[in-house]
Amino acid sequence: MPDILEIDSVIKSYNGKQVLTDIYLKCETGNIVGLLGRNGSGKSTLLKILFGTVLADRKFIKSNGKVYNKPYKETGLITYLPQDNFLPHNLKIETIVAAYLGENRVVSFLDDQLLVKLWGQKVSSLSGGELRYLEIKLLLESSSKFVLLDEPFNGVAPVLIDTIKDLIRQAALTKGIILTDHDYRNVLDVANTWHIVFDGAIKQINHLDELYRYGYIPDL
Ligand SMILES: Nc1ncnc2c1ncn2[C@@H]1O[C@H](COP(=O)(O)OP(=O)(O)OP(=O)(O)O)[C@@H](O)[C@H]1O
Repeated sequence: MPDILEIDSVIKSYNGKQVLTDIYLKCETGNIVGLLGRNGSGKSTLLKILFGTVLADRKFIKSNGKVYNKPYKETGLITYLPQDNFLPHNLKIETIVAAYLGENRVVSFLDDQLLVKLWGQKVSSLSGGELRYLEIKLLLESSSKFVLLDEPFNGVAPVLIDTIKDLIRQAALTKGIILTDHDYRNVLDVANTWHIVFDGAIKQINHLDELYRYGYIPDL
């Protein structure tokens, strides 16, 4: 039986202006849910509400039928990659891997061709793409059942995007993943279901031309 994460009846306003008006989104372990939408449509806000670090005017977050007000406080339930980098800059990669995943997982990171070259360096010396890769790998290897990824492909070279997509697919064998990124072709490629945030609501996307009709991509 898959584990289920659901967010329902979300209303969110900033300074009296409603950004999200009617949201329902479901993710099961084994699924990769792709979330698209124009700049400012509310994708990051939705992920932060789902993680529990941004308050909504109204929301219901449930996992396997149980309601959670602050999902991030529940060990092993959910983790979140924010748009901005989140790792402490003054620590070495080895220290960070041990802190996030435990000492016994450090060895498994030494199989990683990219990270093994950078081992021993501090986070501050990594390039933007290398740092993004490390962050994504840490979250996907965590024990959380659900992983939210906000712009995982931003600033990452195409060859590394392919590696990240493989990591996401591998993680989705046991986890549920929700990701958003403006690199929509890679989102469409890696996700099993596609959605767009439009006018404060979520619409399922079945065909590429719907992205044009919702004004997300220019004419094909
Ligand atoms: N802390 C805040 N205070 C006030 N308004 C905010 C705040 N955070 C977001 N907003 C507004 O809410 C709307 C949705 O923002 P959000 O960052 O969720 O959009 P997004 O779809 O992730 O955009 P992008 O694709 O550009 O990252 C925007 O109009 C934004 O200006």
